[in-house]
Amino acid sequence: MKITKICCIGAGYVGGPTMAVIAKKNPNIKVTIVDINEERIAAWNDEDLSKLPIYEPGLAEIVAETRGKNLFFSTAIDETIKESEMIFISVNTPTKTYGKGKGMAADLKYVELCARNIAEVSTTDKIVVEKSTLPVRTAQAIKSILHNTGKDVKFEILSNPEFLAEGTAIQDLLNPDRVLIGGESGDAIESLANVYGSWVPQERILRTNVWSSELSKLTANAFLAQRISSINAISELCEHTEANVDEVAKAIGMDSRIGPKFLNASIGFGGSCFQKDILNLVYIARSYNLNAVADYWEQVIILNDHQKRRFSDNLISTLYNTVSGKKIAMLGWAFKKDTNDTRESAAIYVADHLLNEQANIAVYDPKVNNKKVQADLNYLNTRSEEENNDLVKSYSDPYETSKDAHAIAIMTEWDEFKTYDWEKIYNQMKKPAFIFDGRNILNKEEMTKIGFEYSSIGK
Ligand SMILES: NC(=O)C1=CN([C@@H]2O[C@H](COP(=O)(O)OP(=O)(O)OC[C@H]3O[C@@H](n4cnc5c(N)ncnc54)[C@H](O)[C@@H]3O)[C@@H](O)[C@H]2O)C=CC1
Ligand SMILES: O=C(O)[C@H]1O[C@H](OP(=O)(O)OP(=O)(O)OC[C@H]2O[C@@H](n3ccc(=O)[nH]c3=O)[C@H](O)[C@@H]2O)[C@H](O)[C@@H](O)[C@@H]1O
Repeated sequence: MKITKICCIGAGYVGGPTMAVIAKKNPNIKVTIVDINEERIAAWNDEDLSKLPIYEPGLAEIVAETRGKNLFFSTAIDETIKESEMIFISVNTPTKTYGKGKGMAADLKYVELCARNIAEVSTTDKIVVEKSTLPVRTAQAIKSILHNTGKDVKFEILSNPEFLAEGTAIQDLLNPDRVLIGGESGDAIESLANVYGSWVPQERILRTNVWSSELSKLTANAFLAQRISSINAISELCEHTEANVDEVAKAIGMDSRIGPKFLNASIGFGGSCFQKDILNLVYIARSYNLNAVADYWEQVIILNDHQKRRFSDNLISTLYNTVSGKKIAMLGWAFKKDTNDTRESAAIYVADHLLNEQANIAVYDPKVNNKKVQADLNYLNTRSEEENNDLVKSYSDPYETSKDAHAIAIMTEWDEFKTYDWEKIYNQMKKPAFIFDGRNILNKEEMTKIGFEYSSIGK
């Protein structure tokens, strides 16, 4: 099928950047991203590019280049589905918070709603592309909805999981390690391969069956998260043995079979997907009674929770076993640098632990505002909104944030943190002045020379 119009349902962290790049590289295809969230669509259409709902380096430039030419953001979902030959489903698939599989399985209600919407309004044949991360065999459910419309409309279903990482999304999309397309119909697969083929070399476009494609996405995230939990497990051992986790990571990473990437010990991984996708994998394995498999992957999450908890425990015990009434400055709230996304950020959980101990928290993040910080804490339902509001304050200046603080906790590896005048920060803190570097970004010798009591992960 020749593709002239693409519809993407879901204008989020994946839909937005992915479609912007598809539009840039395919000027002859009209790409429309639709969403039920009117506020989000309005932000995507804002004249002022700094108001785009997603911060991602390089994204605003591409939106500026394509928006209004062949890239459109709209709430007209039905009309856009109707006119398009290819429809991407890129809606959220969070962990279920109710019913069977609560806390483990992926909640597929948004995906199912999309499938029903497509089934209802389509009057011509469509290729439906699963872009959201979905449990293996979800395409079966989508197929069943789309193939039982009683209409004379043909639907082909493809799985095309996305591997971009936030903060580097545009680079990842422009130069992907691979594009994965799972499907049954050769024609449909080639239609999608052609869209990517305008910039991705053919040898990097991998064709598989639908089930391998769905499962590869969960597996890739599980392997990546497993590496972080593995190095974080070693970081704790380092702290007891005078080994240095950075040296260990370098030494093992030089083994070409292991490789150097994704071996940064940290406060624990965050983000909207690693935990959700592993829990989903564990749930699927258990549903097939594969308990050894499920236990194996579950340990990645258990270790990650342990890593976050031990960071806050260490901070509390170092501050003489109490943080009650003490100002703790948190630098960074996003789950990683170069994004405004805070979903599952380790900072939220560390703050929550410290608030249970009655700490006063001051937050500075270059891209996250107070409204978001409060919403993240309120979502946990640990204490009242008033208490969160009283105990947690956000600042727009790192020096204000750390003034009179007993300790600084570095939660996100923003580059700008390395460039601060740390002597100035030290001079205005309570003494002894502690730094807990949850990202290992500062230089221990320099910090100690200034006078800080500096501790990091795995050293
Ligand atoms: N965030 C990331 O870096 C990555 C996410 N993924 C996967 O991509 C999917 C989307 O993730 P994000 O973009 O982060 O989510 P998101 O939450 O940022 O965006 C999803 C959007 O879908 C919209 N939506 C939900 N139901 C809808 C419906 N019925 N009709 C129209 N719009 C609807 C929501 O309003 C929201 O704006 C998830 O399955 C996720 O696991 C995959 C790779 C990377
Ligand atoms: O499915 C998804 O959502 C995406 O999940 C991750 O991407 P993302 O979560 O955006 O960012 P990562 O760079 O993977 O970082 C995840 C978390 O791990 C942490 N991390 C990462 C690397 C590392 O060495 N150490 C470490 O603690 C980061 O700080 C962050 O909190 C994957 O890297 C993407 O390939 C995938 O598409």
